[in-house]
Amino acid sequence: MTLADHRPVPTQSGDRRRAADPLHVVGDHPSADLPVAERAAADFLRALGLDLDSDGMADTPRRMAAAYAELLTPREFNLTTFPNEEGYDELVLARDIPIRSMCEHHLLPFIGVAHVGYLPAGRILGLSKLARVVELFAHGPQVQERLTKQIADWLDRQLSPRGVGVVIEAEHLCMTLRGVQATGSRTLTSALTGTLRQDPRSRAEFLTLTGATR
Ligand SMILES: Nc1nc2c(ncn2[C@@H]2O[C@H](COP(=O)(O)OP(=O)(O)OP(=O)(O)O)[C@@H](O)[C@H]2O)c(=O)[nH]1
Ligand SMILES: [Zn+2]
Repeated sequence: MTLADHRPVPTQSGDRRRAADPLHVVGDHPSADLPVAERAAADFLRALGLDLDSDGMADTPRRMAAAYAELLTPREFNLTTFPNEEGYDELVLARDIPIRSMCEHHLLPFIGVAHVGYLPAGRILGLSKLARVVELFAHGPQVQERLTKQIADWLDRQLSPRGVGVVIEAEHLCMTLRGVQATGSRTLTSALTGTLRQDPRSRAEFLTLTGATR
């Protein structure tokens, strides 16, 4: 199995029992073959004409293999949800969650922020889990559109809320550091479900609070 095969494996659609289990661990357990990755990294760097004999670079293939394995491996977490005992029915929104992912076309990072919110129904989610689900799906080869939608779909399945909204604003290094070198350009994507998608006022409120409409 290659690193690229390791995708986050969120819980299945409609699995209500798991959503209620605070100890349920989300994420899979990829087994990157680091020695093979290290040898491949050495071959790759030499093929690019780099000299690996200097003190500074002798260990670079090992570091490179470890760094990519880290960036492409989702970190597991406990999915903690609570009954919505107070019947809270307004927006829950976590703004400016840092996002670090890898563009699947160049394997260069894209970096930015995610705003993730939902309109609760029967259950609410432990607040830190909004940032953890962003990290879960971000750690792997991605495109920003898919990442945005995966986060929204996952929350929709886990919580069955009245609506979910995700906005991601990110700089793609493949577009700013190299290639077209569009320095300063940031890409904005959004995924809305339920009331946040269908009701114009809820949608406008969410997009205003995230700053996506500025
Ligand atoms: N839609 C989408 N495209 C992305 C994302 N990340 C990178 N890309 C684009 O993927 C495309 C790959 O295009 P190619 O023409 O195969 O690659 P390339 O020759 O390196 O292209 P340039 O980047 O234009 O030099 C580029 O246009 C990238 O900007 C993403 O998250 N979403
Ligand atoms: Zn890219």
